[in-house]
Amino acid sequence: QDSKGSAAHIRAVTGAVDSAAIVANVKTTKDWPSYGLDYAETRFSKLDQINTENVKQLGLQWSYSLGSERGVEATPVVVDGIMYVTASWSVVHAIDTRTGKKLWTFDPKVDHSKGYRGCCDVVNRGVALYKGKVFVGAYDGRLIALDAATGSKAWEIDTLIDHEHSYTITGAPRVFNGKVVIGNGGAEYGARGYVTAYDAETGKQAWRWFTVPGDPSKPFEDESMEKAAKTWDPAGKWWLNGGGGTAWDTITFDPDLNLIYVGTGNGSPWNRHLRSPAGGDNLYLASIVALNADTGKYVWHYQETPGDNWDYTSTQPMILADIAIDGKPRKVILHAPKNGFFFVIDRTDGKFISAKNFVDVNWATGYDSNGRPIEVPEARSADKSFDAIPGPYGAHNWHPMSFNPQTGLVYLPAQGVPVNLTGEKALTQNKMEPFKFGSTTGWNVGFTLNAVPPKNLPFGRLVAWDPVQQKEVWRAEYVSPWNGGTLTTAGNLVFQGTADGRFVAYNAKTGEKLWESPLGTGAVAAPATYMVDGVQYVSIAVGWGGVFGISARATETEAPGTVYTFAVGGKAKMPEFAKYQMGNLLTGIEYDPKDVAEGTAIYVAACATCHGVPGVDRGGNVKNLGYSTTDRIAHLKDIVFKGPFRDKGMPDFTGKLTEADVVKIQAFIQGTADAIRPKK
Ligand SMILES: O=C(O)c1cc(C(=O)O)c2c(n1)C(=O)C(=O)c1cc(C(=O)O)[nH]c1-2
Ligand SMILES: [Ca+2]
Repeated sequence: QDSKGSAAHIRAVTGAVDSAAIVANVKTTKDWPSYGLDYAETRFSKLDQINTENVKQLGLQWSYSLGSERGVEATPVVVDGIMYVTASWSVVHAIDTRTGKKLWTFDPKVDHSKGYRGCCDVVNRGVALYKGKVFVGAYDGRLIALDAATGSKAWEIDTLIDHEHSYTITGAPRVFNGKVVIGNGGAEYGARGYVTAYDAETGKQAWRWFTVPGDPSKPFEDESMEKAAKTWDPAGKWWLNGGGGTAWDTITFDPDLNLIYVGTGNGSPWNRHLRSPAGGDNLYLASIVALNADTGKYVWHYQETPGDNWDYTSTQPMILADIAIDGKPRKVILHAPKNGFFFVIDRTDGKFISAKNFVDVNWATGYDSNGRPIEVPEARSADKSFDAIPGPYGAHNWHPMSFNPQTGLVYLPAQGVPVNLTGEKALTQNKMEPFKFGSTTGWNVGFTLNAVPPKNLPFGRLVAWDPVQQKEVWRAEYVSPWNGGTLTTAGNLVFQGTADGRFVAYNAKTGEKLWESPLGTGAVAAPATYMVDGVQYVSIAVGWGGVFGISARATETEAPGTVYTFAVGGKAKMPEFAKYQMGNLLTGIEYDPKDVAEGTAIYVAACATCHGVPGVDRGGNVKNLGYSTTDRIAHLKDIVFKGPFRDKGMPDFTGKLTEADVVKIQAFIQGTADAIRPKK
């Protein structure tokens, strides 16, 4: 027998991973061979060696530094102790879990100065594994196949239809029956969503399906686009701005029905008055769409947020489950998209079964029996500002939920992040405009954010949800939004990393907290569990970030991206965590108070997406400028133009801002710091 961890061993165990093996693994769930464990993405492990009795004895087995400084969102994929996980900037790490040591790494060398081309941090949610190859979607839109044993490149293709629009890939590819499927992000920038399937062996394109119609003066790609175009108003010239609907995260597969399910994203721009002035559902935004897995042909859709107006993506991870509804067994999709409602949909035909809000919401009062939301008219006001609840961060974002058939409960990271939306009067295409949020780096959403301070309060909680009764069974409250994805097991456990830097295990039935370990920094990714040589392990990749974590944090310490692996009786020592150096509130920058107002407008257009509000936010994995040093802010133009932080993802603002603009930004930063400083 080949020694474990050798190239021959890796070739043998990863070479055996195909669709049949991924399906067969469900019987034991000994391995974790794909993003959500199985094609149904239940994240329910049948392993019960770690259980409510011994979970208190969990200890660190090993930790592995990913060396990254930005968000880590990947769920590790593991077969016979060989782990593949990604860090920020789409860097892949292969780790031998028997030793906790590196096997190889692969850096796709994404141009860091283009980090601004994605809305929400330079993250990656992980790899797919198939017949000896590892697949990763690089942030710049390439799909790359690697030799699982060596990390050397087998093939690479550019998945982007054009490079003018800001497309990125953050999601994990999925592999079904020899095809790798991947979507992309970009609906904050003016992009048209699509998913593409490639031959896993060669990289040759098999099919592509667009999520929204293109320019109606050109032929429709297929019948589904022709049908969809009738639900858009051409007066909005939506195709110039892409239309949106980007499929940047969830894709699942039902091998028996031979359907793949794609969750589609928000409208581009968000504001429907600008995108489609006469209204309309704007298919297939914010929908679950079923496609034939062989051909990519549209089969059915269910739209969760008709005529999306609030960045209510339906890209949140879905789970396929077989449950009894009214006493009858049903094949369903469980889904908790950004819009705050928990959906149960029949996955054979897309028929609506039920929807119930899992947090407080103010944009709709519920869903009628046809599956249409009963909207609150103020939520779409063209004239008045609206505190959307949920806001654009969503009541649930990409953080995976899990479903435990033994308890019948879904474990859902729910949250509220207050954002106020004020509609813009006219749409300008990709142009820097004062006060237009992120416009200097290409954001184009048709709303001004937080021009009026929101009145609702932030929260984060783990919700155990009964999808049959459509009700909450228990919850755990956290100090912050943006907590990690969940894992549930036959040991009657739920595991979750938290924004405040802990790894927690709960009793899955009751919600009783049974164990926790510090993680050094906030955790956003979901854990995985697997068996190696007869022993069960739990691993979690940790690295604070994602869209909320760019500018905010909830820990006093920080740590580089790290994979932690725990086992009963594990005795390894935790790494030392560095204290987060926030700095003091800025002083000493001379400025003309008359510049503050204009500086605010420019800051909102150029800096706010990453740096947050000076002095108010505490800084996430990007520093808050209100707590920067006097020296640095005094020399701001040397940072803004061809500056030293381009390799960390900061854009070069040459040609986008002027030196006079920078003086006004300095005035705003110092002025804000002065305004919030406690009076002596
Ligand atoms: O519209 C899009 O294309 C798009 C893409 C992404 C992404 O690719 O990460 C996010 C979002 N939208 C988004 O709305 C969002 O809240 C979000 C959070 C995150 C993250 O990784 O933390 N990505 C994204
Ligand atoms: Ca979005």
